[in-house]
Amino acid sequence: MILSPKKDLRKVMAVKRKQMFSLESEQALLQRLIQSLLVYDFQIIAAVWPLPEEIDLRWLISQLEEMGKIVVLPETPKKGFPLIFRQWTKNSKMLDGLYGTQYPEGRVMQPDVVLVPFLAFDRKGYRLGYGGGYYDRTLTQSNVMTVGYGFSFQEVNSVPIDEYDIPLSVIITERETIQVK
Ligand SMILES: Nc1nc2c(c(=O)[nH]1)N(C=O)[C@@H](CNc1ccc(C(=O)N[C@@H](CCC(=O)O)C(=O)O)cc1)CN2
Ligand SMILES: Nc1ncnc2c1ncn2[C@@H]1O[C@H](COP(=O)(O)OP(=O)(O)OP(=O)(O)O)[C@@H](O)[C@H]1O
Repeated sequence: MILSPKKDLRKVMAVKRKQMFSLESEQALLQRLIQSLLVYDFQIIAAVWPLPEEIDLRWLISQLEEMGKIVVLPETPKKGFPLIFRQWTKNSKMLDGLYGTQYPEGRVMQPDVVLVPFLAFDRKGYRLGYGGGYYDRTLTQSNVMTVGYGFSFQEVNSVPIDEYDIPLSVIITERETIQVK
């Protein structure tokens, strides 16, 4: 039975991520990510605290903070509202949010760049998330640069899209940096 193109692909890609996840690729990806972020010289960087089975950015988050960057992480509001980015420091208390997410107790800030997780991506810069619409709703509010990050095996020919989907600026995998625009 066909649920919907996005829901079907979500299921397939969640299984694929579980099967193909590798710590070596994760480490390679984190290295590429941190290098790119430092080259561009962003000051306020939005990352994410991992959910189970996701790429774990916590090493990168600590590194960036130690280097003097401001790291912010999303608080997930009720469906229909944009993400709220709050500053994280190594002493931050993490609070439980919706859908198993965690967010720091810090002050609210607007990032210069947003690291965006996905289940799948394509070369036009489109991504498939968990279906909350949170990133699209958040990113329509500003023209902030977006860096999608994930494994090369998460690439698909064409992500099913709707009119509200916003392409990422750049996608970084463990193998390459794809400049979308
Ligand atoms: N680590 C992390 N944090 C993140 C995201 C993310 O992808 N990863 N998000 C990225 O946007 C936002 C949270 N997005 C979410 C959106 C929907 C569901 C959700 O509806 N989960 C349901 C059903 C999933 C489904 O539709 O199949 C569930 O867990 O049962 C969870 C998180 C913000 N924080
Ligand atoms: N800019 C927007 N304004 C209003 N509703 C939106 C907007 N963007 C997305 N939505 C709504 O959010 C819902 C989920 O969108 P979609 O399936 O594309 O989520 P996603 O990008 O996979 O999730 P996420 O960004 O949370 O990882 C849709 O029902 C859609 O109507």
